[in-house]
Amino acid sequence: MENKKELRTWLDDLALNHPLVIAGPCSAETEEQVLKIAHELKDTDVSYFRAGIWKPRTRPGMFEGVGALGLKWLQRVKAETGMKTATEVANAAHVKLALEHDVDLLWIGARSTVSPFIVQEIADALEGTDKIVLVKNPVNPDLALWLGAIERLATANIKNLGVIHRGFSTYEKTKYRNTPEWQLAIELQSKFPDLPIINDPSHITGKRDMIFDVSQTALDLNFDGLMIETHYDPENAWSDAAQQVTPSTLVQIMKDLKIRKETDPEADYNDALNNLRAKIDVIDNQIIELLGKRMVVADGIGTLKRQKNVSVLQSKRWNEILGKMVLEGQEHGLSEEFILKMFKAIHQESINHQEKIIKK
Ligand SMILES: O=C(O)C(=O)C[C@]1(C(=O)O)C=C[C@@H](O)C=C1
Repeated sequence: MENKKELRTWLDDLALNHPLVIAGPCSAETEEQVLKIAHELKDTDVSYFRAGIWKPRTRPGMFEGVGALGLKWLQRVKAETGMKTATEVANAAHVKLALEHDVDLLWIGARSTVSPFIVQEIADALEGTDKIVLVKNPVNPDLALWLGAIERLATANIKNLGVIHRGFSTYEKTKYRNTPEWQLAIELQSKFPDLPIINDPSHITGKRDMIFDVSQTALDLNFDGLMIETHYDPENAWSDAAQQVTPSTLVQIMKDLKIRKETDPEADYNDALNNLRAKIDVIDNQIIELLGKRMVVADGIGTLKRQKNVSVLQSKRWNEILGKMVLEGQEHGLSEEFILKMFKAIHQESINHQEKIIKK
């Protein structure tokens, strides 16, 4: 698949003067709950009312959604509020029911995107639809799998496509429910700059008090919209209670978010920017030059080790370097996370260099 301007048509046609907002409860619980939330969201920035009808749960025995019954409630939402509707589909039967009930936007969840079989089944069931279809990132940070799902849908002649960035599962506990790995979303945007990309801060954070911050980062990174789980009584929601916000909090979040433009035509701004970018170019070249020099030294160590038959990996020395560099980094305003990532990459490159020499 190639990037093309037309990928944005469905979004441009909405002619919004703010980011696209998809909001509503994690799960449709009762007809009253769905309609109460929908009416509270009616005159806000929300264009699409979302509600989970079928809920993929990690463990059995949890609330798994009300099923097809909830689709009737979504129809009432559309009739009574004028908002369009959105839900997750995870198989061909869901697609059939969602289309029969005229759901306007369907998304494929992270646990489905990981399975090309499921994605293909959904693509076949949706073939030729003019509904909007969004693909959440797979639970594992695999850009090819994410794009592969989009390609399957495009091949099934589905034109109104987009992606939802909901973060990635990790073994280690972090402050996020699903770590954002912004780099992946940035890479996706550089490959497909016209493919609409929506951020899902609810699933990234898992906590309502972090939603604003992640939403702002997303807008700073040119995301086109936000999907935010919203419930009038979040604490008592039947699923994902910790990450839902009330409709009034959502309105406040949208008010407080700063919307950035892609660029500014003013000459002074562009002169100053170009000046600073020239400095960055010089420094980037210096970094590469220094890294090259470091690898020449590593090659020397490799030759020495080869002569004495000593192993490449020297964990004690390596841990000393890491510890020192984290401290050094702090003094220069560099985060521990960045220093560890960068030096681990440098270490690996040094090992690769030495491996080439020692294996000769
Ligand atoms: O000090 C060494 O023995 C090296 O090989 C250098 C180096 C490094 O690049 O800093 C590389 C591999 C070792 O695990 C430790 C450190």
